[in-house]
Amino acid sequence: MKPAVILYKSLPDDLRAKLDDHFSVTEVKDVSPETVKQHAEQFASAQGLLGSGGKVDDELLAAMPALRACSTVSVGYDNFDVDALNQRHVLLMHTPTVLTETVADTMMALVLSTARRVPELDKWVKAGQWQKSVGPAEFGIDVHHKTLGILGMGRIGLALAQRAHFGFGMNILYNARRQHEEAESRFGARACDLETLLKESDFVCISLPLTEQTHHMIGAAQLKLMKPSAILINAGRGPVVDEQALTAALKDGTLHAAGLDVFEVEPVPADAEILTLPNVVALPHIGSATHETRYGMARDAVDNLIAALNGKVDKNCVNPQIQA
Ligand SMILES: NC(=O)C1=CN([C@@H]2O[C@H](COP(=O)(O)OP(=O)(O)OC[C@H]3O[C@@H](n4cnc5c(N)ncnc54)[C@H](OP(=O)(O)O)[C@@H]3O)[C@@H](O)[C@H]2O)C=CC1
Ligand SMILES: O=CC(=O)O
Repeated sequence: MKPAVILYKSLPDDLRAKLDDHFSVTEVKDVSPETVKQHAEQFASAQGLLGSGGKVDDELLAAMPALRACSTVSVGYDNFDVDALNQRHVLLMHTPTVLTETVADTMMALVLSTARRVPELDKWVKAGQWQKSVGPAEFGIDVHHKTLGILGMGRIGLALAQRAHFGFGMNILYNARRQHEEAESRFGARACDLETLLKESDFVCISLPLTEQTHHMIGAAQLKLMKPSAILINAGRGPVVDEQALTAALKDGTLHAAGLDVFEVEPVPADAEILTLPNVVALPHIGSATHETRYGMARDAVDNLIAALNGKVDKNCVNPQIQA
């Protein structure tokens, strides 16, 4: 008999067929308590769980006693209680690498569109306000040869540094927990403490995971350290930045602008004050959202679940130590 799995994200037809070849699949809309209650039997017998978003915590795990592996269609896994998974010997698989270059492209798009005010001036032209040659009121600031500080020099940070260094001749600063020799030798990146990075950077780019240590790592005190001409880009996770403090800093001129792909609450409420600010470029968490990359992520998530439930895990596993 094929192992039972719960799928809570729709997949392209060919990938769904591959999943069906290996498993007996129950597709549900999410992993909320209501959905679990509605499909209690299927959740109780499932050995695998594949999807993205939603909290996978002790409460959900208690309803899934047969679970052996989770496969998330994302690299970030802050919505999973990894300690609870470890206690129950459940593998957690994710999709690093396949999305790295695409997310770095998105971050560079935010750097350029905030500095050169692309969305704001697009609206201005379409509103018929282009009546004569532009003047200082429409000018932006240069990106090339400025200093770009990266918080989190992991896979995505490295790909961003490559673009900024080779494409735009930028100086690279970074802050991480350990030294990154590849970034230093290939892109001349300089490791520094958070305070130095915030003080010296023209662009501060966040590609950090959300953890207890990174929650609100950037608050009012940190924003005050930044240059008034500086721009903050966040494509890590919303709660890494205190959004209320950021809103205040953008309003009172502590900070020049912000480019945000992620928010403290997602979807960001339509009446959030931060969305009313002209110096904010807001995206709906689209870091990896291209046809090619989202397909690649879904493909890897399916392969990851097959490997995990067949005891053949050799990559993309958050907690491989529990196999021993
Ligand atoms: N907006 C979007 O659509 C997307 C967002 N993301 C987000 O980006 C994050 C990063 O992805 P990826 O680059 O693949 O992950 P990596 O694990 O490769 O990189 C994470 C980096 O963060 C650093 N880091 C972690 N904790 C701290 C800390 N407390 N202080 C300083 N540095 C820290 C790590 O430091 P060290 O190297 O020293 O260990 C590492 O350099 C994901 O976790 C996810 O949240 C990812 C994909 C898409
Ligand atoms: O935010 C997206 C991810 O893959 O993590």
